[in-house]
Amino acid sequence: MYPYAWQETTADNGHRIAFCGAVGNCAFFVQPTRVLTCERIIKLTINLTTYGLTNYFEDLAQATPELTLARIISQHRDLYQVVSEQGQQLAQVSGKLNYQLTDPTSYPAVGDWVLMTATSTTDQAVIDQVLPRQSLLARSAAGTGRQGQAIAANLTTIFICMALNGDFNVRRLERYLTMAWDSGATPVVVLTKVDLCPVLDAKMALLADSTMGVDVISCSAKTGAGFDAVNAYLLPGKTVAFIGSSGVGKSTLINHLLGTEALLTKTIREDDAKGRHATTARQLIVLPQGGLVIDTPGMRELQLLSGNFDQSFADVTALAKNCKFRDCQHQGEPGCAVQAAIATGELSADRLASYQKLQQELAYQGLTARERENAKIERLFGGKSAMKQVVKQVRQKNKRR
Ligand SMILES: Nc1nc2c(ncn2[C@@H]2O[C@H](COP(=O)(O)OP(=O)(O)OP(=O)(O)O)[C@@H](O)[C@H]2O)c(=O)[nH]1
Ligand SMILES: [Zn+2]
Repeated sequence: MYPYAWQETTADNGHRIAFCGAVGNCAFFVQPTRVLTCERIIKLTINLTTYGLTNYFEDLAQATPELTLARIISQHRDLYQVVSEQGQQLAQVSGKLNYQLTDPTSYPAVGDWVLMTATSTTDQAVIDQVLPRQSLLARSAAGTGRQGQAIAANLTTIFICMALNGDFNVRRLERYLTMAWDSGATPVVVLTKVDLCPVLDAKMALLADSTMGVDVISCSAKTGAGFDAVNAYLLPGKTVAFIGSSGVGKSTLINHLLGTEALLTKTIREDDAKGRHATTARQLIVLPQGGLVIDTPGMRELQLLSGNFDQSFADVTALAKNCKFRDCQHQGEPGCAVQAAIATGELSADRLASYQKLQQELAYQGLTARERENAKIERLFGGKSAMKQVVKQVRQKNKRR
């Protein structure tokens, strides 16, 4: 049971009643400070707005009243923990849905609203439908043979965290922004550890082009600066996520939002001791102020699966519209407006290189390992026979030595 899920009200007999959203169907008669006895167990209804339910999903669910609306709050492989009005329970995708879902990113993810066949909360439920998502953060699942993997669904805001010390890297930020814009959620850049940065203005200037149109917050866990600005996004019913490299301070921020340092870290330690069971790992966290945070293990380091360059590289894509050739690669073709902008200093060469690198990375996505290897050979040598030629020449050169 998690303290954040406790709700209290006054019973007819004047006793305080406390109930726990995480359990859902237990009620204890308590005095203001301590539990006296569990006099009876009653069926409670969970208010799903606490879990971010909006009219959009409510309306979608009403079209199929025979199924139960639920939100995925954690996932362990094919097993999901869901919350419905009846409480929490485990669920699995139905055989029919499993057959229908051909794209791996269509499988339910934490944050998804699903429709399931109603069962007692002590039984495992069956997920029949994943409701259309308002946003989806997906990553490439390299080496798994899968094209991608859904990480978190229905996020309103994605906080891209980058520390202002050694972690600071504009090119990496551009990668995260490209991915975040593509998800359908709105990215917000959070620059952490501002207490360790004596040159904030200079660092902000380096980010200016890449963060055009994006809110940027600088914060410090040491001084508390900037935390209120992050908090302002956590309105009731909004679901957010924090992404960024390891050690930038994501957990520190989430702990702060939870309002208690111990809560998150303690839970993680408890889970570790038990071997991290799916039922205990909290991945969708209800904050006291009403917002929700999704923090899944897969969220921490993300590989690009798809990108939206029109927003993350709006300057480059706007310039490219004026290139003479529609398929201009901006690599020295005549009439290239992008190269012209670099020549005048309007665009930095580093930013174009970052754009091209991300585009190349994406072009590889969806290819098999062999296709990817061939694409690389094509790019580096202009084809297999040309590569063989180069290899032959190198061998001969080495022999002569
Ligand atoms: N100086 C300073 N240190 C910070 C700040 N925020 C976090 N830290 C420290 O940075 C370290 C890493 O912070 P975490 O919150 O665990 O980082 P994380 O991003 O959650 O890391 P992962 O869990 O590995 O993804 C801890 O020792 C924090 O105390 C900050 O604003 N200033
Ligand atoms: Zn061009």
